[in-house]
Amino acid sequence: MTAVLATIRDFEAAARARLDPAHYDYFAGGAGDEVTVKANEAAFARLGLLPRVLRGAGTPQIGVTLLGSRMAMPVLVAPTAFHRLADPEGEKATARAVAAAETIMIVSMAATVAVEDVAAAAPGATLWFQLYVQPDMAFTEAIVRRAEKAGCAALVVTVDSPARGRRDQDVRNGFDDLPEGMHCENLRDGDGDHDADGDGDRGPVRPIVMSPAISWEHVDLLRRMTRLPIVLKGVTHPADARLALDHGVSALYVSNHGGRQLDTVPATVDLLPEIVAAVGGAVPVLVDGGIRRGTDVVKALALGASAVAVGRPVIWGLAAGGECGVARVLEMLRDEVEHALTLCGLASVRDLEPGLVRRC
Ligand SMILES: Cc1cc2nc3c(=O)[nH]c(=O)nc-3n(C[C@H](O)[C@H](O)[C@H](O)COP(=O)(O)O)c2cc1C
Ligand SMILES: CCCCC(=O)C(=O)O
Repeated sequence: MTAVLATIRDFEAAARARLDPAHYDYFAGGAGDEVTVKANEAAFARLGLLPRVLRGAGTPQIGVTLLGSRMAMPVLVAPTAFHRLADPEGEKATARAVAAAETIMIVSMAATVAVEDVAAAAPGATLWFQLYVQPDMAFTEAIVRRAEKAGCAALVVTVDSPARGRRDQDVRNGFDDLPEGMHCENLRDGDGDHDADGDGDRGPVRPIVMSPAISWEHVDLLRRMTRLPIVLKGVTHPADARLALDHGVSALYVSNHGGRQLDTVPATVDLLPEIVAAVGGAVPVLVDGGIRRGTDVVKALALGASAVAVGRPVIWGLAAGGECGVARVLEMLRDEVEHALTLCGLASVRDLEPGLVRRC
């Protein structure tokens, strides 16, 4: 009898058994000694939840609206690259599961399916688009226009990558490129109206540039370039949170890139309260990194996040069971959030507050 996959950790084990070991290492791994990778999860374990009793709260409400996008639960799918390494349908499968879960998928700029094709595969899905600003601003603008045209409802600008993180396991495995026939489809030259003449030639793919020259000026340029709300992803310093507000961003996204960029950045849940204080309610604050359980979601929201995002759990779902696997992972998280809130004695995610969390 095949064992039932009951938790995200079960899905990780199932994914590991199915994936090429070098691809598993790419998905699971982090930068340097993986201090930050470990810290993200460990920090949640160090936080306790202190429930209230006898509140007669009933079944809790867990839906939220974020930048005009309604979600059935306060959990987004973080942008992650290369989904076709996990499943032949790649980002299309992920988007279909996201549509069924009524949440938001942040499509990576490094997706292996073009954003137009992801949108077409899952018409009901709410998509946001993740961007690494390319120094060639005309090319950056072409990508932004493609995301807008595909119907993406927000632009998530990743700012923790002035250089690519060094992942030792990828070096050992010699993993530095996608296999034959797989490409970053959002990096093709042109307007995304690829293969207009039907000859199968969709134009050259440019390499992703992670440039240390990107600055606040580029955020200003983007702000003028698009009417989409801009979410700044990868903010960890409270001073940068305040600067971001001066530059007109619509939301902040606290992230250390799942420990894949600068190693030894502290756990995101430990950084969250200071960022929330710096923002002072001006814009929503999102957070990701190490969220594996409904109780982790509840802790992050209690500490002031408007919603959280999950990266690797979605990859594990995809690798273990394609669209159904992602759907199951999202459903498990939804159930766990609802269950944790019920056990906390709360009627709604809106009732979460810092007094519920104790450092153990
Ligand atoms: C395999 C993988 C690929 C990723 N690719 C991207 C990406 O293309 N763009 C981006 O902004 N973040 C990327 N990230 C970071 C995630 O968006 C997110 O910050 C991180 O995975 C959260 O941590 P978690 O995996 O513990 O949930 C990637 C993460 C992983 C694990
Ligand atoms: C060039 C793609 C970058 C993907 C990424 O951000 C990651 O692997 O963490």
